[in-house]
Amino acid sequence: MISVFQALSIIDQHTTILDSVVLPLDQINGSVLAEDVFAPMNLPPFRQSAMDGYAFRFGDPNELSLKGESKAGDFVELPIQANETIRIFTGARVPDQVDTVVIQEHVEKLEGGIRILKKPAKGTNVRAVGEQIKKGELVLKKGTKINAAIVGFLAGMGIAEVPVVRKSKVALIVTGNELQEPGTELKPGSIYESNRGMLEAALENELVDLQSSVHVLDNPDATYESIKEALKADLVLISGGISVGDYDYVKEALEKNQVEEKFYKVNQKPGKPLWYGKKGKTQVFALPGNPASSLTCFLIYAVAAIRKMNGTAKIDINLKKGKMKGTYVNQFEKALFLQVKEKAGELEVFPKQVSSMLVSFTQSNAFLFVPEDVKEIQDGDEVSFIPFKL
Ligand SMILES: Nc1nc2c(c(=O)[nH]1)N[C@H]1C(S)=C(S)[C@@H](COP(=O)(O)OP(=O)(O)OC[C@H]3O[C@@H](n4cnc5c(N)ncnc54)[C@H](O)[C@@H]3O)O[C@H]1N2
Ligand code: MOO
Repeated sequence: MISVFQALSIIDQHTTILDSVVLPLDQINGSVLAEDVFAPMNLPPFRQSAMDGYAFRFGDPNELSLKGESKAGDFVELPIQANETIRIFTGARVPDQVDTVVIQEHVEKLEGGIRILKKPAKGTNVRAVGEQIKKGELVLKKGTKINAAIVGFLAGMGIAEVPVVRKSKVALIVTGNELQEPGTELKPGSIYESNRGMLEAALENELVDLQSSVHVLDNPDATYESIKEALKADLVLISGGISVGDYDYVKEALEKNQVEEKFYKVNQKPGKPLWYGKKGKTQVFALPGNPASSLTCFLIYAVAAIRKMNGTAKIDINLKKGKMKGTYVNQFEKALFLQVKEKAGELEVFPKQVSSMLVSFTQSNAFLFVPEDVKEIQDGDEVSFIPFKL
């Protein structure tokens, strides 16, 4: 059986960044720029006043007569002469003949003019053309992850759309005869389906377009058909039916669909029967059906593949160092992903670390990663953890 690190390395080898698409600003947050961005204009595009006050020539005396005004949005061309000032407001164009703005708090109003009480240095409160960004300058590099500031910055340069790495298309399939939709009356022997809503919710935290989300019964033909349809996506997530039981049809349906197995089973708990394969450019993760196994494999492996495809992160287990609170014995000779609460680097392991249960997951914000060769962890030991956000 392969290790967690081997599994990640295989996924890495088979994952490439997606192609790009030009999208409007309201659809790019979180995506990665697919090309360098050069400023199409100077910012600011004209000399602007940074304050509400009076614009004047620095060399003039302190007593000035008022010529007119310039407010934001105006383009005034007043023939301002020596010893003249104009009323000006924040963001307004500063006419060419003047060079300095005194804030109104430092001025005494006179009949038809003003007296400057505290003269600022030459050029004060005048934003120069191109002071922020010069036209033609490289302002954002290819590969930059877009955030709210970048959206605002692009908008400020008049850019309405940019090429970004496209979101990954994901198809989700959950399998199982025993599964019933929440809200229906539970039949004897059935359980409520939890993985579909859970994985859909977890996918909302990623840059994906969920193409389809279906529940199929444990039936070879239905499983085959649903996978065939799902393979149109970049990434297929299947929950359940991947173990060795007589009614686990996922593996054979994947083979029949000519999805090439890259690995099956990882020496880990939870999530040992994780299956990973590829058909063309489409990746398939068959996640073990136990809810905690499904979610763990999704967070560790599928998210890594999605983020690499989207160009937002490299495939890396991202282990952080923390301090164990309490003790833990690893009786499995497997790598463990234990659901923990991480607070200021201290990790508390929840009880009920069972793959069929989600109760501890609901309170967790990290996995304590226990390597397969670590048998025991003592209180205060340095340990590795992987934070996650759900
Ligand atoms: N003989 C062996 N049996 C099992 C092995 C093994 O190595 N040898 N591995 C066990 C491990 S570990 C896991 S994990 C599970 C994985 O099984 P499957 O992926 O085939 O999943 P299912 O059998 O379909 O379901 C397992 C479990 O989870 C419940 N389940 C499934 N889907 C959902 C869902 N959408 N919502 C809620 N609960 C779900 C299902 O009812 C089962 O209880 O196999 C072990 N067996
Ligand atoms: O690996 Mo399974 O996910 O332990 O029950």
